Amino acid sequence: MVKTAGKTAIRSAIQAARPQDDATRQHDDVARNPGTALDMDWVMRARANRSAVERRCATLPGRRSVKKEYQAAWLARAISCIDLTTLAGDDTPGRVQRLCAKARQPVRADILDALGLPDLTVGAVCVYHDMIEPAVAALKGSGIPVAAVSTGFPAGLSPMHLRVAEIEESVKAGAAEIDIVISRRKVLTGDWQGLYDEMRAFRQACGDAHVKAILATGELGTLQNVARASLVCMMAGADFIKTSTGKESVNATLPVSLVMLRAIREYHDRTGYRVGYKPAGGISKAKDSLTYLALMKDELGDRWLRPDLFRFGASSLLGDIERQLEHHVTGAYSASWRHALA
Ligand SMILES: O=C[C@H](O)COP(=O)(O)O
Repeated sequence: MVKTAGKTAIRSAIQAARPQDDATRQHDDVARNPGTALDMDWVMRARANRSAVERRCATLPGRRSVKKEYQAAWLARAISCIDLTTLAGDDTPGRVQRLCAKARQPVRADILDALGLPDLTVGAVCVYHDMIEPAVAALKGSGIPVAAVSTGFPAGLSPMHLRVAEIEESVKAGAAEIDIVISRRKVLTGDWQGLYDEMRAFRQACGDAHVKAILATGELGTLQNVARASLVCMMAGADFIKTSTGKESVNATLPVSLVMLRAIREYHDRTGYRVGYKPAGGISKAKDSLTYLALMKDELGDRWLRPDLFRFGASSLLGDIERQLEHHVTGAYSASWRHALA
Protein backbone atom coordinates (compact mmCIF):
# COMPACT_ATOMS: atom_id res chain seq x y z
CA MET A 1 0.00 0.00 0.00
CA VAL A 2 1.20 3.56 -0.75
CA LYS A 3 2.39 5.49 2.33
CA THR A 4 0.55 8.73 3.24
CA ALA A 5 3.61 10.87 2.45
CA GLY A 6 3.80 9.29 -0.99
CA LYS A 7 0.11 9.90 -1.54
CA THR A 8 0.50 13.60 -0.69
CA ALA A 9 3.40 13.97 -3.11
CA ILE A 10 1.38 12.32 -5.88
CA ARG A 11 -1.68 14.46 -5.18
CA SER A 12 0.24 17.73 -5.17
CA ALA A 13 2.23 16.76 -8.25
CA ILE A 14 -0.94 16.02 -10.20
CA GLN A 15 -2.97 18.97 -8.86
CA ALA A 16 -1.77 21.52 -11.40
CA ALA A 17 -2.75 19.20 -14.25
CA ARG A 18 -6.47 19.51 -13.71
CA PRO A 19 -8.18 21.51 -16.45
CA GLN A 20 -11.26 22.03 -14.31
CA ASP A 21 -9.23 23.68 -11.56
CA ASP A 22 -10.70 27.20 -11.76
CA ALA A 23 -8.27 28.69 -9.27
CA THR A 24 -5.33 27.63 -11.43
CA ARG A 25 -7.04 28.88 -14.56
CA GLN A 26 -7.69 32.33 -13.15
CA HIS A 27 -4.03 32.79 -12.33
CA ASP A 28 -2.63 31.41 -15.53
CA ASP A 29 -5.25 31.32 -18.23
CA VAL A 30 -4.30 30.45 -21.78
CA ALA A 31 -5.71 32.87 -24.33
CA ARG A 32 -6.74 31.11 -27.52
CA ASN A 33 -4.29 31.58 -30.38
CA PRO A 34 -6.03 33.90 -32.90
CA GLY A 35 -3.29 33.36 -35.51
CA THR A 36 -1.31 36.05 -37.34
CA ALA A 37 -0.81 37.15 -40.93
CA LEU A 38 1.28 34.70 -42.97
CA ASP A 39 4.88 35.86 -42.50
CA MET A 40 6.84 34.24 -45.34
CA ASP A 41 10.20 35.65 -44.17
CA TRP A 42 9.72 33.90 -40.86
CA VAL A 43 8.57 30.67 -42.52
CA MET A 44 11.48 30.54 -44.96
CA ARG A 45 14.02 31.24 -42.20
CA ALA A 46 12.88 28.11 -40.31
CA ARG A 47 15.63 25.47 -40.44
CA ALA A 48 16.26 22.13 -38.72
CA ASN A 49 19.69 20.55 -38.38
CA ARG A 50 18.88 16.83 -38.48
CA SER A 51 22.13 15.56 -36.98
CA ALA A 52 21.99 18.05 -34.07
CA VAL A 53 18.33 17.19 -33.46
CA GLU A 54 19.04 13.46 -33.52
CA ARG A 55 22.04 13.83 -31.19
CA ARG A 56 19.94 15.72 -28.66
CA CYS A 57 17.12 13.14 -28.86
CA ALA A 58 19.45 10.16 -28.48
CA THR A 59 20.41 11.36 -24.98
CA LEU A 60 16.83 12.04 -23.87
CA PRO A 61 15.54 8.67 -22.61
CA GLY A 62 18.52 8.30 -20.22
CA ARG A 63 18.82 11.90 -19.04
CA ARG A 64 15.88 12.16 -16.70
CA SER A 65 14.63 9.34 -14.59
CA VAL A 66 11.79 9.77 -12.13
CA LYS A 67 11.34 7.15 -9.43
CA LYS A 68 8.79 5.93 -6.90
CA GLU A 69 5.96 8.36 -6.07
CA TYR A 70 7.35 10.92 -8.53
CA GLN A 71 7.12 8.35 -11.28
CA ALA A 72 3.56 7.51 -10.23
CA ALA A 73 2.70 11.22 -10.25
CA TRP A 74 4.15 11.68 -13.75
CA LEU A 75 2.27 8.62 -15.00
CA ALA A 76 -0.96 9.96 -13.52
CA ARG A 77 -0.20 13.25 -15.27
CA ALA A 78 0.31 11.34 -18.52
CA ILE A 79 -3.14 9.73 -18.12
CA SER A 80 -4.76 13.14 -17.64
CA CYS A 81 -3.22 14.14 -20.99
CA ILE A 82 -4.32 11.14 -23.07
CA ASP A 83 -6.74 11.52 -25.96
CA LEU A 84 -8.07 7.99 -25.59
CA THR A 85 -8.58 6.96 -29.18
CA THR A 86 -10.40 4.48 -31.33
CA LEU A 87 -10.19 5.04 -35.08
CA ALA A 88 -11.06 1.74 -36.69
CA GLY A 89 -13.38 0.91 -39.55
CA ASP A 90 -15.20 -1.58 -37.31
CA ASP A 91 -15.88 0.85 -34.43
CA THR A 92 -19.37 0.42 -32.98
CA PRO A 93 -21.37 2.38 -30.39
CA GLY A 94 -20.72 -0.50 -27.97
CA ARG A 95 -16.94 -0.24 -28.35
CA VAL A 96 -17.10 3.53 -27.96
CA GLN A 97 -19.23 3.22 -24.82
CA ARG A 98 -16.69 0.86 -23.29
CA LEU A 99 -13.89 3.26 -24.21
CA CYS A 100 -15.79 6.14 -22.59
CA ALA A 101 -16.27 4.12 -19.40
CA LYS A 102 -12.50 3.64 -19.40
CA ALA A 103 -12.01 7.38 -20.00
CA ARG A 104 -14.14 8.17 -16.93
CA GLN A 105 -12.24 5.69 -14.79
CA PRO A 106 -8.92 5.06 -16.51
CA VAL A 107 -7.43 2.92 -13.73
CA ARG A 108 -9.00 0.42 -11.32
CA ALA A 109 -10.78 2.21 -8.47
CA ASP A 110 -8.71 0.60 -5.68
CA ILE A 111 -5.47 1.70 -7.36
CA LEU A 112 -6.76 5.26 -7.80
CA ASP A 113 -7.84 5.33 -4.16
CA ALA A 114 -4.45 4.10 -3.04
CA LEU A 115 -2.84 6.87 -5.09
CA GLY A 116 -5.23 9.47 -3.64
CA LEU A 117 -6.56 10.28 -7.13
CA PRO A 118 -10.18 9.08 -7.19
CA ASP A 119 -11.20 11.70 -9.80
CA LEU A 120 -8.47 11.07 -12.38
CA THR A 121 -9.78 11.00 -15.97
CA VAL A 122 -8.20 11.14 -19.43
CA GLY A 123 -7.94 14.38 -21.45
CA ALA A 124 -10.48 13.49 -24.15
CA VAL A 125 -11.96 10.65 -26.18
CA CYS A 126 -11.05 10.76 -29.89
CA VAL A 127 -13.29 9.13 -32.52
CA TYR A 128 -14.51 9.33 -36.12
CA HIS A 129 -17.50 11.56 -36.90
CA ASP A 130 -20.05 8.73 -36.83
CA MET A 131 -19.10 7.85 -33.24
CA ILE A 132 -19.43 11.39 -31.82
CA GLU A 133 -23.01 10.96 -30.66
CA PRO A 134 -22.51 7.75 -28.67
CA ALA A 135 -19.33 9.22 -27.19
CA VAL A 136 -21.03 12.47 -26.15
CA ALA A 137 -23.88 10.49 -24.57
CA ALA A 138 -21.53 8.16 -22.72
CA LEU A 139 -19.40 11.02 -21.38
CA LYS A 140 -22.31 13.22 -20.28
CA GLY A 141 -21.64 14.93 -16.97
CA SER A 142 -17.98 13.83 -16.89
CA GLY A 143 -16.47 17.04 -18.29
CA ILE A 144 -14.41 14.91 -20.70
CA PRO A 145 -14.54 16.43 -24.20
CA VAL A 146 -15.06 14.46 -27.40
CA ALA A 147 -12.50 15.03 -30.14
CA ALA A 148 -13.35 14.09 -33.73
CA VAL A 149 -10.89 13.44 -36.53
CA SER A 150 -12.02 15.31 -39.61
CA THR A 151 -11.35 16.74 -43.10
CA GLY A 152 -11.14 13.40 -44.87
CA PHE A 153 -8.94 11.80 -42.18
CA PRO A 154 -6.40 10.25 -42.62
CA ALA A 155 -5.36 11.33 -46.16
CA GLY A 156 -7.19 14.69 -46.33
CA LEU A 157 -7.81 14.32 -50.05
CA SER A 158 -11.56 14.94 -50.29
CA PRO A 159 -12.89 18.16 -51.90
CA MET A 160 -12.31 21.26 -49.78
CA HIS A 161 -16.01 22.12 -49.39
CA LEU A 162 -16.67 18.60 -48.06
CA ARG A 163 -13.79 18.85 -45.61
CA VAL A 164 -15.18 22.14 -44.26
CA ALA A 165 -18.71 20.70 -44.12
CA GLU A 166 -17.41 17.67 -42.21
CA ILE A 167 -15.99 19.95 -39.51
CA GLU A 168 -19.30 21.82 -39.25
CA GLU A 169 -21.24 18.55 -38.95
CA SER A 170 -18.92 17.25 -36.23
CA VAL A 171 -19.20 20.46 -34.21
CA LYS A 172 -23.00 20.26 -34.56
CA ALA A 173 -22.91 16.65 -33.34
CA GLY A 174 -21.13 17.74 -30.14
CA ALA A 175 -17.38 17.48 -30.76
CA ALA A 176 -15.56 20.08 -28.66
CA GLU A 177 -12.24 19.40 -30.38
CA ILE A 178 -11.56 18.79 -34.07
CA ASP A 179 -8.40 17.04 -35.29
CA ILE A 180 -7.95 18.13 -38.91
CA VAL A 181 -5.39 16.73 -41.37
CA ILE A 182 -3.42 19.14 -43.54
CA SER A 183 -2.81 18.65 -47.27
CA ARG A 184 0.66 17.12 -47.36
CA ARG A 185 1.01 18.06 -51.03
CA LYS A 186 0.84 21.77 -50.10
CA VAL A 187 3.92 21.28 -47.93
CA LEU A 188 5.73 19.07 -50.44
CA THR A 189 5.22 21.63 -53.24
CA GLY A 190 6.03 24.64 -51.03
CA ASP A 191 2.50 26.08 -51.33
CA TRP A 192 2.63 27.81 -47.94
CA GLN A 193 -0.05 30.34 -48.83
CA GLY A 194 -2.35 27.44 -49.82
CA LEU A 195 -1.65 25.66 -46.52
CA TYR A 196 -2.30 28.85 -44.56
CA ASP A 197 -5.62 29.52 -46.37
CA GLU A 198 -6.76 25.92 -45.85
CA MET A 199 -5.91 25.96 -42.15
CA ARG A 200 -7.59 29.34 -41.72
CA ALA A 201 -10.80 27.96 -43.28
CA PHE A 202 -10.68 24.90 -41.00
CA ARG A 203 -10.18 27.07 -37.92
CA GLN A 204 -13.12 29.26 -38.93
CA ALA A 205 -15.38 26.24 -39.49
CA CYS A 206 -14.52 25.00 -35.97
CA GLY A 207 -15.98 28.08 -34.28
CA ASP A 208 -15.56 27.61 -30.54
CA ALA A 209 -14.33 24.02 -30.90
CA HIS A 210 -10.55 23.81 -30.55
CA VAL A 211 -8.65 22.70 -33.62
CA LYS A 212 -5.64 20.39 -33.69
CA ALA A 213 -3.63 20.45 -36.93
CA ILE A 214 -2.30 16.99 -37.83
CA LEU A 215 0.83 17.48 -39.92
CA ALA A 216 1.35 13.78 -40.78
CA THR A 217 5.07 14.40 -40.28
CA GLY A 218 6.02 10.94 -41.59
CA GLU A 219 4.92 12.14 -45.04
CA LEU A 220 6.50 15.61 -45.05
CA GLY A 221 9.96 14.51 -46.23
CA THR A 222 12.24 16.75 -44.14
CA LEU A 223 12.46 18.21 -40.65
CA GLN A 224 12.67 21.64 -42.30
CA ASN A 225 9.24 21.02 -43.82
CA VAL A 226 7.97 19.98 -40.37
CA ALA A 227 9.27 23.26 -38.88
CA ARG A 228 7.72 25.36 -41.66
CA ALA A 229 4.36 23.54 -41.64
CA SER A 230 4.21 23.93 -37.84
CA LEU A 231 4.71 27.69 -38.10
CA VAL A 232 2.20 28.13 -40.94
CA CYS A 233 -0.50 26.20 -39.06
CA MET A 234 0.07 28.24 -35.90
CA MET A 235 -0.02 31.49 -37.92
CA ALA A 236 -3.37 30.30 -39.33
CA GLY A 237 -4.78 29.84 -35.82
CA ALA A 238 -4.19 26.20 -34.82
CA ASP A 239 -4.84 25.57 -31.10
CA PHE A 240 -2.64 22.46 -31.17
CA ILE A 241 -0.18 20.99 -33.62
CA LYS A 242 -0.17 17.20 -33.78
CA THR A 243 2.39 14.87 -35.33
CA SER A 244 0.44 12.09 -37.01
CA THR A 245 -2.80 10.33 -37.75
CA GLY A 246 -1.48 7.00 -36.45
CA LYS A 247 -1.99 5.63 -39.99
CA GLU A 248 1.31 6.75 -41.57
CA SER A 249 4.21 4.29 -41.71
CA VAL A 250 6.22 6.62 -39.43
CA ASN A 251 4.23 8.35 -36.69
CA ALA A 252 5.34 10.31 -33.58
CA THR A 253 9.11 10.43 -33.07
CA LEU A 254 11.33 12.40 -30.69
CA PRO A 255 13.23 14.30 -33.46
CA VAL A 256 9.99 15.49 -35.04
CA SER A 257 8.70 16.42 -31.57
CA LEU A 258 11.80 18.47 -30.80
CA VAL A 259 11.39 20.43 -34.05
CA MET A 260 7.68 21.05 -33.43
CA LEU A 261 8.23 22.07 -29.80
CA ARG A 262 10.90 24.58 -30.82
CA ALA A 263 8.47 26.02 -33.38
CA ILE A 264 5.86 26.33 -30.60
CA ARG A 265 8.42 28.05 -28.36
CA GLU A 266 9.41 30.48 -31.11
CA TYR A 267 5.76 31.24 -31.86
CA HIS A 268 5.12 31.92 -28.16
CA ASP A 269 8.23 34.13 -27.90
CA ARG A 270 7.10 36.22 -30.87
CA THR A 271 3.33 36.40 -30.35
CA GLY A 272 2.75 35.63 -26.65
CA TYR A 273 0.29 32.80 -27.57
CA ARG A 274 0.70 29.27 -26.27
CA VAL A 275 -0.09 26.55 -28.81
CA GLY A 276 -0.56 22.97 -27.60
CA TYR A 277 1.29 19.84 -28.71
CA LYS A 278 -0.01 16.34 -29.42
CA PRO A 279 2.36 13.52 -30.33
CA ALA A 280 0.24 10.69 -31.75
CA GLY A 281 0.67 7.26 -33.21
CA GLY A 282 2.75 4.38 -31.89
CA ILE A 283 3.13 5.65 -28.31
CA SER A 284 2.20 2.60 -26.24
CA LYS A 285 4.71 2.32 -23.38
CA ALA A 286 4.60 4.11 -20.03
CA LYS A 287 8.36 4.70 -20.28
CA ASP A 288 7.91 6.53 -23.60
CA SER A 289 5.23 8.75 -22.08
CA LEU A 290 7.75 9.79 -19.39
CA THR A 291 10.31 10.66 -22.06
CA TYR A 292 7.77 12.85 -23.87
CA LEU A 293 6.80 14.59 -20.62
CA ALA A 294 10.47 15.24 -19.87
CA LEU A 295 10.97 16.67 -23.35
CA MET A 296 7.96 18.98 -22.89
CA LYS A 297 9.29 20.16 -19.52
CA ASP A 298 12.80 20.76 -20.89
CA GLU A 299 11.69 22.61 -24.02
CA LEU A 300 8.56 24.47 -22.93
CA GLY A 301 8.34 24.30 -19.14
CA ASP A 302 5.73 23.15 -16.63
CA ARG A 303 2.85 25.18 -18.01
CA TRP A 304 2.76 22.94 -21.09
CA LEU A 305 2.33 19.81 -18.97
CA ARG A 306 -1.42 20.21 -18.58
CA PRO A 307 -4.15 18.79 -20.78
CA ASP A 308 -5.12 22.18 -22.21
CA LEU A 309 -1.66 22.33 -23.83
CA PHE A 310 -0.51 18.73 -24.11
CA ARG A 311 -2.11 15.46 -25.22
CA PHE A 312 -0.95 12.02 -26.20
CA GLY A 313 -2.91 10.60 -29.15
CA ALA A 314 -2.91 6.94 -28.17
CA SER A 315 -5.10 3.87 -28.39
CA SER A 316 -2.99 1.49 -26.27
CA LEU A 317 -0.80 3.58 -23.94
CA LEU A 318 -3.25 3.58 -21.02
CA GLY A 319 -2.98 -0.18 -20.43
CA ASP A 320 0.77 -0.07 -19.88
CA ILE A 321 0.52 2.96 -17.58
CA GLU A 322 -2.17 1.17 -15.57
CA ARG A 323 0.14 -1.83 -15.15
CA GLN A 324 2.96 0.41 -13.87
CA LEU A 325 0.63 2.13 -11.40
CA GLU A 326 -0.62 -1.23 -10.17
CA HIS A 327 2.99 -2.25 -9.64
CA HIS A 328 3.63 0.99 -7.74
CA VAL A 329 0.72 0.30 -5.41
CA THR A 330 0.94 -3.48 -4.94
CA GLY A 331 4.55 -4.31 -5.79
CA ALA A 332 3.39 -6.84 -8.42
CA TYR A 333 3.00 -6.57 -12.19
CA SER A 334 -0.28 -7.72 -13.67
CA ALA A 335 -0.46 -9.39 -17.08
CA SER A 336 -1.21 -6.99 -19.95
CA TRP A 337 -4.25 -9.04 -21.01
CA ARG A 338 -5.96 -7.96 -17.77
CA HIS A 339 -6.03 -4.41 -19.21
CA ALA A 340 -7.12 -5.36 -22.70
CA LEU A 341 -9.61 -2.51 -23.13
CA ALA A 342 -6.94 0.09 -22.62
O1 LIG B 1 -4.41 10.14 -32.82
C1 LIG B 1 -4.25 9.02 -32.39
C2 LIG B 1 -3.68 7.89 -33.10
O2 LIG B 1 -4.46 7.51 -34.18
C3 LIG B 1 -3.48 6.72 -32.18
O3 LIG B 1 -2.48 5.91 -32.70
P1 LIG B 1 -2.10 4.51 -32.00
O4 LIG B 1 -3.26 3.59 -32.28
O5 LIG B 1 -0.84 4.09 -32.66
O6 LIG B 1 -1.94 4.74 -30.52
